[in-house]
Amino acid sequence: MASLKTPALSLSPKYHRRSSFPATFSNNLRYSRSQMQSNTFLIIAAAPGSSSKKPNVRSPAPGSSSSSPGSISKKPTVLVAEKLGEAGLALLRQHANVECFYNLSPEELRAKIAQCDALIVRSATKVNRAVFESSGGRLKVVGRAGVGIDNVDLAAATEHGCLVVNAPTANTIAAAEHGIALLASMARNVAQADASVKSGKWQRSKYVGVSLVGKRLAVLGFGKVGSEVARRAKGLGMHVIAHDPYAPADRARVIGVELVGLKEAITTADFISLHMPLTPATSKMLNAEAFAKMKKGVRIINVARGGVIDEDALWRALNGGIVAQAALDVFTEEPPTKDNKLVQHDKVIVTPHLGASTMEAQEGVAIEIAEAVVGALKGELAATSVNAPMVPAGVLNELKPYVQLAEKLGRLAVQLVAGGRGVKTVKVSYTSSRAELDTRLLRAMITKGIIESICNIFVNLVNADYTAKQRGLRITEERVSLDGSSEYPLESIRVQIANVDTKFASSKSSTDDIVVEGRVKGKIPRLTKVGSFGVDVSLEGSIILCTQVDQPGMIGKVGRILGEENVNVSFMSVGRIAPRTHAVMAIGVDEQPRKETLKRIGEVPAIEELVYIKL
Ligand SMILES: NC(=O)c1ccc[n+]([C@@H]2O[C@H](COP(=O)([O-])OP(=O)(O)OC[C@H]3O[C@@H](n4cnc5c(N)ncnc54)[C@H](O)[C@@H]3O)[C@@H](O)[C@H]2O)c1
Ligand SMILES: O=C(O)[C@H](O)COP(=O)(O)O
Repeated sequence: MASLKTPALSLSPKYHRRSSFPATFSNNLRYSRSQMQSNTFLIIAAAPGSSSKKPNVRSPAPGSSSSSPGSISKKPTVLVAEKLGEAGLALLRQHANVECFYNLSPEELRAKIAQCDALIVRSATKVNRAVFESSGGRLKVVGRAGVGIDNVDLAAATEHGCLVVNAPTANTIAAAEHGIALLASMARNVAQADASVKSGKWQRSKYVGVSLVGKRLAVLGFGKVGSEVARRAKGLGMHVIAHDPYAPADRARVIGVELVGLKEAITTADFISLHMPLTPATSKMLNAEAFAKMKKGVRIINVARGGVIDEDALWRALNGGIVAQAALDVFTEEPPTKDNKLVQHDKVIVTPHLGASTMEAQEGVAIEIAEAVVGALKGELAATSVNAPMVPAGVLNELKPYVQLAEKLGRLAVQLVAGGRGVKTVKVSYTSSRAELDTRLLRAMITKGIIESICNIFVNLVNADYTAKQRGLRITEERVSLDGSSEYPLESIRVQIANVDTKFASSKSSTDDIVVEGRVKGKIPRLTKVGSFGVDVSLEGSIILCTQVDQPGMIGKVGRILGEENVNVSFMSVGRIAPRTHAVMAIGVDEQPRKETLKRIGEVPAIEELVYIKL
């Protein structure tokens, strides 16, 4: 049995406080332990196979490989709900049971999802709230094999702690090339002329087109696809302008494109090509009012999303002569109905959402999404996450032991609270010599430690902030700046819970807050302070905290009782303000002591209070 006495810690003069650090943390964290990678902070929430719901599904699509009936597999199950390139499927199969079920009805998807750890979709599958609710908490990651995530209910995913990742880069060129293909085909009536010739006609004067060279193209949405379209259009001799409120000016400058306001873009363009995502802000961005401002004879290309155009307004603008032609790859409702008046319009050419559909793009997207999903299932933070913060791998690695410390401190602090007023305000102080410190992971882990200890909610990187907010838990952070430099990102983390009663009076500081503080030593998280008492115990397993009147023989007395009760002690530490006054003894135990054992310790005359904490 180790015996170690440490003096109470005090803030040295070299510490000085900096308020409200960092400014905002609107994102979430997602962590837990998994079978795939134990004893580290991970993305996986529940054990694969933890759902008991029965699936009601169609036969597997070709290429599907499911685990044999009745087999017990520790591999996660990935449901691929839309066609995915073979290279991606092969990668997934190395790590998971892959089930390919294409064209599931919404009911079938909801029935199937409860048995899946991950779901991969393209744009046709609506991953709505009902899907997350039906997953029973098992679904850890939704992979969107493409860019647009408007078919995934991100709020519902976040609330359910489900990570959403996409494949944002692999289909950029394909989409841009399709945009250019539509632009050129529309200008030269390729589709209409083709149909005409195939019907036996030869109408050379009917299909006279317009030239592209020298024409003004407005690219709306100057992101990945928009800038590639701009680059290509410039190669065709077009004068390209772009509107994008969030695009960096230097990106435009490099390509030789002028960034302009929306009004200038739509009032001066001969061609308008759409490349913004569908969001509440861009929904029906091209509406009657916008068409009314356009140059007569303008031509529209849409390879973004149908919903960014008010389709009725476009139809009227085509008939009213404002819009000369439109080329549409995407529709508000997909597939559009047979009698869709835009599809049937002779000034409109259409394709069935083919922007990303090249062999090269589909292989690329499949690999990109498979890597993201496998990484997420392994507990890595995905670089393409759309509802969780992106934390660089280097930062993540460095913070790993502090992440454990943060969770343990949250877990410990909340167990010192006596029922009654409820935990509402938590203050976290990080002592560090680093000017920049990303504490999102740490804050989420403290939230996790607090919330998971008091209710049956799974908290992770994705839903930590949301869950805290829902429960009215306010976490403020401050940085205690340490002079000098250190190879370690953090010196210590302190968690303070205000306005609560406690079951362990010594855990309260002079400000009446419950205070616990810890640091990492040799990669092991340690508790270094309780209330005003300095201790030094490893934050592992379980801890008994006692307040005692400091006097000789206390460690021996308590140690003997635990020994007699067959409870193995891993460490002991005593912190005191001054000799022979009050002291706090922290005892690490391997087994949970019986109630009677704790009662016997409590009856030792010098022991004043005692609490058992499971970490
Ligand atoms: N038809 C297809 O098969 C296909 C293929 C790929 C992408 N897409 C669609 O194209 C969209 C763009 O893809 P990306 O890879 O270029 O995405 P991206 O995120 O790189 O670019 C989108 C751009 O739109 C801008 N934007 C946002 N709101 C805007 C607004 N109100 N006005 C103007 N610009 C605005 C953003 O700032 C961003 O620069 C996707 O969201 C997807 O819906 C379709
Ligand atoms: O957003 C995208 O990536 C494109 O619209 C492609 O969608 P798809 O995967 O359904 O072809």
